[in-house]
Amino acid sequence: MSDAAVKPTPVESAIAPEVSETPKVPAAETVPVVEAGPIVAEPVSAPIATPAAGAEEVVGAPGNPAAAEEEKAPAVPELAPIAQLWNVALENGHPEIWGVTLADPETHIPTQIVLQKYLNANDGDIVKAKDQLTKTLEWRAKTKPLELIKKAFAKVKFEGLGFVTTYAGEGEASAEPEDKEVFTWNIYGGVKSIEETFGNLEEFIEWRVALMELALQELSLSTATKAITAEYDPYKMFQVHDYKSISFLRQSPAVKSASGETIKVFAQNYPELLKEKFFVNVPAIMGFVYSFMKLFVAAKTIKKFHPMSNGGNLALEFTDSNIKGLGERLPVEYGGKGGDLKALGKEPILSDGQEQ
Ligand code: HEM
Repeated sequence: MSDAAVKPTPVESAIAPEVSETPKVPAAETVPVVEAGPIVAEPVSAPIATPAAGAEEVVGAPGNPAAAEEEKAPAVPELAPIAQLWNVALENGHPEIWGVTLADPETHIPTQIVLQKYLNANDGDIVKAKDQLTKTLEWRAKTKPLELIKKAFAKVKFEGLGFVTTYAGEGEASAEPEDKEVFTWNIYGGVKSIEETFGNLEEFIEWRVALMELALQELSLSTATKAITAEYDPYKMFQVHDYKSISFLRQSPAVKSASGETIKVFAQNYPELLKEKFFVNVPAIMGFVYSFMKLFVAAKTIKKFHPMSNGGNLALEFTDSNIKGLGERLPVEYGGKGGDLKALGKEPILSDGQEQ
């Protein structure tokens, strides 16, 4: 964190994070390389078929052929966690997550990545991972996030509030995930009318989801080539919230419900996609908002948060990036020498009229 960072009061978390994380992985640090290859099933931990209660007394008992037979019956091996998650997806029937058309993770790396993220988000707890995956599949079937990328949102409500930028290593195109960084930018300081932007919660969430799906297109998990593990996952993005020019000191109910709902929807449906999150141009006087917001976010996600009072220091945060000169390539107002977000970034589709 830079010197200009606002020192917030630590607060215990209450609900799930927007994008939960793998606790053992220090984000944005060098991580060991895992070669792409077929997914190896975890060693069989326990057979599904366990002897019936009291079986011990009879198994192998002389003159009990049925018991002897039972003893010889091969145990049914428990499926590896990823295979179990794949079965959940098959049973559910919804065919895609984050632009990845799901296929057998044994041979399809993009699906392995998606499913492993659900496992990682739940610290390997397969029951919780299955539940979260099911809820995501149901949510995607209902919300159709890929359709939202094609939807036009009203300029007057959303123009200039959200961008996606991608930075790849210069020179030869590299397929290494470490040679690409994707940023989503939320310029909430640019909101002209709180009521216009946040007043219709469903519409705001749709726009926010469209922005996230644009970022996922840039991350391009569908063409990913490296399997991930609990410790290694380079397929994550940076997020920036810019609160420049915020002129309202109290959070309105519309902002509270929009941010609360976004945090909930994202925690459920976009796990393990956040590398680091920067809150820039946070006026010192707004430190209390940070403390308040953290009440809704899991402690392990808060570790990835960096509040900064001066947005111009953002570029300094990327000096050790794998991508040379990443900080310099950011827009000037964030301390770089690059063009502004309007020129370089992608926005959800906007239209002059009401949304269509
Ligand atoms: C009144 C102006 C503000 C607006 C309109 C606003 C808007 C939002 C929204 C819509 C979210 C949902 C998450 C997302 O979109 O990614 C959010 C989350 C958040 N905001 Fe703000 N916010 C405001 C002020 C602040 C300030 C001053 C801070 C202090 C740093 C802050 C800190 C946070 C935090 C910590 C989260 C949780 C982020 C997460 O879970 O990823 N907000 N805000």
